[in-house]
Amino acid sequence: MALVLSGVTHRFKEIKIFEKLDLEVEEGCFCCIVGPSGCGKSTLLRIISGLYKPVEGRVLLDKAPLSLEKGEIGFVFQEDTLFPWYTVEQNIKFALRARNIDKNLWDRTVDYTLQKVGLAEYRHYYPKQLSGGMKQRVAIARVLAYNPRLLLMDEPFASLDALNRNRLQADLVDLWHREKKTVIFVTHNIDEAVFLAERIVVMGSKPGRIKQILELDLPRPRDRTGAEFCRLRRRILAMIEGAMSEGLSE
Ligand SMILES: Nc1ncnc2c1ncn2[C@@H]1O[C@H](COP(=O)(O)OP(=O)(O)OP(=O)(O)O)[C@@H](O)[C@H]1O
Repeated sequence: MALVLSGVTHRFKEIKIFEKLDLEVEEGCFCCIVGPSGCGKSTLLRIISGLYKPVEGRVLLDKAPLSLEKGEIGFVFQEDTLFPWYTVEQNIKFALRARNIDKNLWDRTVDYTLQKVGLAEYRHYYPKQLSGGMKQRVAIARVLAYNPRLLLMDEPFASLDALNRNRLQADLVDLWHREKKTVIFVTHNIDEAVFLAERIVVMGSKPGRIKQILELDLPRPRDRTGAEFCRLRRRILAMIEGAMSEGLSE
């Protein structure tokens, strides 16, 4: 078992977000988290990453506490987090320096990771010279550069147009197949979750409740127009709508 959350309770002041939440994700799993707005998806990622410390409970990776500093976790956010005054290469090297990676490996690592995300020719570009999709590719390259075991992604493609988003989703699946990393991916987009995930965690509208966990057995590459794909999408949508109306009636 790669990632284990046990009995996680979290509050913002007096507002309880999670109460004794348990979740287990196996090594190498692509796990998407979906649910109504405000149910706690981003908070959950921040707890896993260690950015938020839960009031109670534990987050363990292979039975040991997780560490941001050790470079075990790569976090890709929705918004552009590249330093605008650095080139693509310098952005990646900044991350390598922050994690104390041997300087002799930097150039090779930049080459290798930019190739992985299809941006080898853009090494000396500044973020303002790149499209939104390219910037998110650099953000992914930047975390892959230090080889984290766990990749946390908080709606990384939400601001992209549909075509770009679909392309990045397909590329991310290829990358995940090659890299065999554990991925926890938060999204509002059910189509995206069904396209990407091996497992989908559907959260309820009352913060902190897992409504259902679905294991997906769809062949890849996934056909968004296929009957099983559409059935799953409808099923998850119905669950989230149900969770929202439960939330309204509480
Ligand atoms: N720093 C904070 N301080 C106080 N309350 C917060 C903070 N961050 C989040 N919350 C509250 O915690 C709850 C969960 O927020 P969170 O952002 O995790 O939800 P989400 O499911 O990711 O939402 P969305 O899908 O809209 O992005 C919300 O009620 C939110 O108002």
